[in-house]
Amino acid sequence: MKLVLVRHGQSELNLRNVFTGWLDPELSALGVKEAHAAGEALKAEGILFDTVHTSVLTRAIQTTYYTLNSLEQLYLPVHKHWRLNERHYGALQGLNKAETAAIHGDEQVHIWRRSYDVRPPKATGNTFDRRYEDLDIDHLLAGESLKDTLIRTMPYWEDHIAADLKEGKNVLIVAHGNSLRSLTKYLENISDEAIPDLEIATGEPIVYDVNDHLHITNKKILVKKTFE
Ligand SMILES: O=C(O)[C@@H](CO)OP(=O)(O)O
Repeated sequence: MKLVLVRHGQSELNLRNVFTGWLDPELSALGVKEAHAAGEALKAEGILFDTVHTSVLTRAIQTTYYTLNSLEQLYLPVHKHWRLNERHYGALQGLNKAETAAIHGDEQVHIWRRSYDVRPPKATGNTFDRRYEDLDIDHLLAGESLKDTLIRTMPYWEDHIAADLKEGKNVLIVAHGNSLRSLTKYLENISDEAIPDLEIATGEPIVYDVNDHLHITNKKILVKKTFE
């Protein structure tokens, strides 16, 4: 089976270098191009998907449909779930990354962005909407480490994505930098020490071949062309 991970195209907040997390920007003009290009690259690979999973955030949903459009598989079922959302960035959400580094230092910002189990500072105020009304908001307001993100992503992996693969389906997942870093940590058995070095580019499909035991037998990154 094929398992493909795509990080959404550049968002308006990526463009402005802002901590995003569960904030809900749209794709930038470049992000739209990246999403279409991801679909074209997957089409060139000749992959026929059976099902698609994405988050409930606009940038991932827009990427899903632009990618499927260029892939000419817009007819596929698309399943959306908050468990595939970006890592919740707590009080950092909405802050500019460079300005935050100027205040707290590059090292602290790197720890917040890339460490495995350090949480961002706790957010105050409730910015959640009806998408999240069944969730434990107090927990989420604290903000998530990558480890927290992995823990909340895993039930969706087990119940839906792994279940699809076990049925022999080819699966496309369109999600976010850190929700995909957490999933990749699990899939590739990356250590806590090595995970800070893993970066996932926007709009660049990662194509895995997966066997019946759900072990990865091959990995190929469809390197994106430059638009700017
Ligand atoms: O802002 C965010 O939510 C993420 C992804 O864009 O950023 P970072 O690379 O800092 O984890």
